[in-house]
Amino acid sequence: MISVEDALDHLFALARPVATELCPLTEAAGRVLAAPITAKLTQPPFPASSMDGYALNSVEADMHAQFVVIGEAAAGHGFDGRVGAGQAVRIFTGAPVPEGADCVVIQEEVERRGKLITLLTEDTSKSNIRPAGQDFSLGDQMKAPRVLTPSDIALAASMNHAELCVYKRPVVALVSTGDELVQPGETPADGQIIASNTYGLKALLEAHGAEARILPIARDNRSSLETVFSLCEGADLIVTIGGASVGDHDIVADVAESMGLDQSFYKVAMRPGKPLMAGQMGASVMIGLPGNPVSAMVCGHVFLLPFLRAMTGLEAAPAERFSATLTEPLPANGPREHYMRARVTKGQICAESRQDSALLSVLASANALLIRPPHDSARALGETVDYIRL
Ligand SMILES: Nc1nc2c(c(=O)[nH]1)N[C@H]1C(S)=C(S)[C@@H](COP(=O)(O)OP(=O)(O)OC[C@H]3O[C@@H](n4cnc5c(N)ncnc54)[C@H](O)[C@@H]3O)O[C@H]1N2
Ligand code: MOO
Repeated sequence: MISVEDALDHLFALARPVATELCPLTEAAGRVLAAPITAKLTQPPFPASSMDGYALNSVEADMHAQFVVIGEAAAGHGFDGRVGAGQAVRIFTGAPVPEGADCVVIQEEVERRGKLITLLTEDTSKSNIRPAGQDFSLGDQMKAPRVLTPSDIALAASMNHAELCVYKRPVVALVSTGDELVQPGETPADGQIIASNTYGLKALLEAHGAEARILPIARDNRSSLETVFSLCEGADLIVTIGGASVGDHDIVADVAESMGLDQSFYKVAMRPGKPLMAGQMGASVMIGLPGNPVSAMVCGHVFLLPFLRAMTGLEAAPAERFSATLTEPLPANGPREHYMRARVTKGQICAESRQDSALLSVLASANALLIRPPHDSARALGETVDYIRL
């Protein structure tokens, strides 16, 4: 058995970035930017007023000074002239500041009669002018790779890009294995249960940028599994679920190897998730998850999401860890790294009382996986522990 850290390193060694494609800005949120983008213009392109008011020269801005209004500058329609001594231009937010003016006095601090304004302030310490290039300049870059946030999309639009070069969504084939499984919505016969793992994993992977396909359930015999594996052709990642342990019907590793799997590891010192395996299988990477529903989902968070990130050029790093203080003591941990279903609220964390790896109801009520290192000693109330978010 290898450690979680070593297993992740093996996985990252298998990760090859997927191809890139051009994506319209309207579809790009959440995608991974593959190449830096360069501003095609300067923003703002001209000194612009940040307020509605009057543009004038600040050296003349004495209390009760008077100015003649000689024209108007609105957003999209500048004033075509120069502001001279004793003159002001009516100006609106976003408008180019005319030549000769170096401040905008807001209209609330001005009294206007016809073409004449009188200042009710002499404070021009705030110019109310946004200098050209205050936001960014022609040639400035947005770095890649990055997961494009709504703010990034707004910035890319402002830099005048209508489409962006992003990594393709990695295609993941999800294969349930087992004679006992039927799809949700079907009527299970005696001894059968519903295949839940593929659905939870599809939701998890697609929320993080993959395109996940649920394949037909492979039955516990070679030919069925071979058939379903052959349907995975073209996937960047094949994820099998179940049939990974030591029982007579756990044939996934055997069949995968006979179909070309070059196994890079099998069995990880973690709980749940021990019988995890992975390797290269033709042009795809294959990751075999344990069948217990919570084990499969925990492995999804601990291994599949970091692997997905690495496949889209992002940093090859474990799931982000946070820390919180215990509201209840914990017994000593055994030799496997334990990912305990837990609830965290306002920096305080409590492990669920039931930790069986078949309990999806417990997983669904948890919002964190509390991480116990191998052989961690007993922990008292108030001690700090690490967790990852669910
Ligand atoms: N003698 C030993 N027995 C077991 C060991 C061991 O070390 N020695 N390991 C245990 C551990 S830990 C795990 S985890 C499980 C994993 O076994 P498999 O990966 O072979 O999974 P299955 O036996 O196929 O299924 C386990 C369990 O999960 C249910 N299942 C399977 N697929 C799905 C699915 N898609 N959706 C919902 N539920 C699923 C299946 O019906 C079983 O109940 O092995 C232990 N045994
Ligand atoms: O390691 Mo298993 O995944 O405990 O249920």
